Amino acid sequence: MKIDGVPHRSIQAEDGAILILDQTLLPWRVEWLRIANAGAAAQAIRSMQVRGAPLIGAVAAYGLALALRDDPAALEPVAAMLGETRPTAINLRWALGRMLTVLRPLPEATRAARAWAEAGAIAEDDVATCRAIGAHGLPLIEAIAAGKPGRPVNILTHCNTGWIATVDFGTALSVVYQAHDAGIPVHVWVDETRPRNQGALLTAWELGAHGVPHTVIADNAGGHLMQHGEVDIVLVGTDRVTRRGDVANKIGTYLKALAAHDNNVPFWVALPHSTLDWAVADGVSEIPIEDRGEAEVTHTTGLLPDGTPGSIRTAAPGSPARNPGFDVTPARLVTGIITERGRCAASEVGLLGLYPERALAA
Ligand SMILES: CSC[C@@H](O)[C@@H](O)C(=O)COP(=O)(O)O
Repeated sequence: MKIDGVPHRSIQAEDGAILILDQTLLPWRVEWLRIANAGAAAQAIRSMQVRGAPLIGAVAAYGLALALRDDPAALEPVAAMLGETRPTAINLRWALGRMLTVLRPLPEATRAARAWAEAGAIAEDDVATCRAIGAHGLPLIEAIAAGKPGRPVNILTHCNTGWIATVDFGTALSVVYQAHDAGIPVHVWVDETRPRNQGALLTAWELGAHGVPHTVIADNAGGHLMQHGEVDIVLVGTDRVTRRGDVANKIGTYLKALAAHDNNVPFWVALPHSTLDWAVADGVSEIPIEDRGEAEVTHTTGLLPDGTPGSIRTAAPGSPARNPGFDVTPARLVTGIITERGRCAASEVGLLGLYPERALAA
């Protein structure tokens, strides 16, 4: 996607390093950060300089490749270290698992070059996958648009599922971009997505840069808008989907699904194959939920009155806070799932219909 008209991907591979867009500085500053070793990759993931389930998988893969250049024997410990940086997004473990499967059988002397190539393949896979997700979601938007000629399709989204959360294009926002680029009038309600405000900061920046009409709303506004017929569809991404179709995503997604269910608003989830966790059935009891600590709740970041980015405390002094980073929306509240292979019901039967090789593997 483009920044100021110039095409970019969210990871750029150079000789001996990668460049990542530092998301903790957006939308105030566009800065590329050079990552030259596994420790820096891990820190970028932990600090959320890179974030979004598919992107952290790709960065972890490159981090492992960088480590093997320094020490080809470091495969297992570095993979374990990178795998512990964030707990909920399965894409991280998927990418590292794919790297380990390829690299373990190889002689140490050949691992670094192969690892770099495999990390590149993971990144390319993500680009093609996200483009296909957009194409498979597009008919949903076309169908809604056909029912309200001349009026925009109102899409509500949560967190950031755009090109900066993936290597390119995004997941749920890939659908939005393809609809917009196809000339369908769309308007996006952007949940601010407290506590880190990925919606207000990142999604709004992305949509604005692409010229997609949007409005930032407080997280609590969605239910009201749905009651008044102002939301045609909810489109979100996810960090892990169980084989039964339960969906882990940014905290607050579950409440949007409940409101959508109560108001007969379709609630669709867009994801790449790397977000499917076939080993897990029940999302609520089995998916680990990241706890990011109190500071993100007690404080808010933004532009200070002097125009510099900064953080202010917004909670009463001394009050404790709790900060679960994700929640799980049960499959029964999900209208359907969009992947690079098509659309399906949020169920084991639906998912196996798109990925029949998983049934054979089981
Ligand atoms: C692009 S996939 C969507 C998810 O990764 C996204 O919705 C999300 O919850 C990201 O959370 P984050 O904590 O910002 O990494």
